Amino acid sequence: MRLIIEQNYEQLSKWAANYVAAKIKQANPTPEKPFVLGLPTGSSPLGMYKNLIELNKKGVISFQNVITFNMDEYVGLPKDHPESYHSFMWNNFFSHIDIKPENVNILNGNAEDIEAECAAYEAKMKAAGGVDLFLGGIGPDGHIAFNEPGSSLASRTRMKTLTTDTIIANSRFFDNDVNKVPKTAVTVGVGTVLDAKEVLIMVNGHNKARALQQAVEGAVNQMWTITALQLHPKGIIVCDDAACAELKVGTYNYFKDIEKDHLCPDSLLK
Ligand SMILES: N[C@@H]1[C@@H](O)[C@H](O)[C@@H](COP(=O)(O)O)O[C@@H]1O
Repeated sequence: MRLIIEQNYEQLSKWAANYVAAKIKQANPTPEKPFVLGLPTGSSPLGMYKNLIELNKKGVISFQNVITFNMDEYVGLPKDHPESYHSFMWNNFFSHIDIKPENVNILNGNAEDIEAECAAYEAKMKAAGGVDLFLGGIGPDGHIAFNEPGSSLASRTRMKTLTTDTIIANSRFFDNDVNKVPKTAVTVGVGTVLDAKEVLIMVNGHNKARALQQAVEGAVNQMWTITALQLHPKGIIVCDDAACAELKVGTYNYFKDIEKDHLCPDSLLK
């Protein structure tokens, strides 16, 4: 696994956006062979989305031949609720880029048959040729998408009950009222994410330091679902200095050292 340590959130966001843009450019996607991108919500990817919008506006990259699959969605929240992940994605990203609306895929948390919705989502990903690059963030407890502690590391898209920790963390988007936060969500599984050809996870801030420590130095286990990234041949974490507070000095120095000669992804964009 690669661990890219950037000084701050701004630089982390730039690195991630440039990496995504470089990958799309390299793939040179066409309508017959589109690039398939897995996408997260949350505050972690916001800076990256802003940078990608800028790159799109400048004409550096296009999303015309990009198909997206979002990681998760609340169950029972109306699609047009300001805190639904549908709203989040359109407000913060899709409305500002040249993506075709028919190429956007987000789980329907209001489907009558949730099980069928999840199975169809997995089938659609497969039919699209699989996900080329899955992007993600993590919760302070190390969850990826909504794969809460204890989720099977082989899990597929399904409904999950949120933990009290996640409900409290996400209540900041619901007037700080835990009662307004949906208790369940539909989410891709850990296995679904691991099936992607590449996975890139963004981790910033001191409150993610324990989760990052587990992800990098901990053993693979179902209580910190991000640790499953260790099983992926092409897993990358890009983090900021604040998130490294719990890493051993030796681990920090090692990754700093081995990454210093790597090409920055922005050089691939020129
Ligand atoms: N389902 C989402 C995750 O995909 C996200 O990674 C996490 C962290 O969010 P933030 O980036 O706001 O810290 O929040 C939610 O639980």
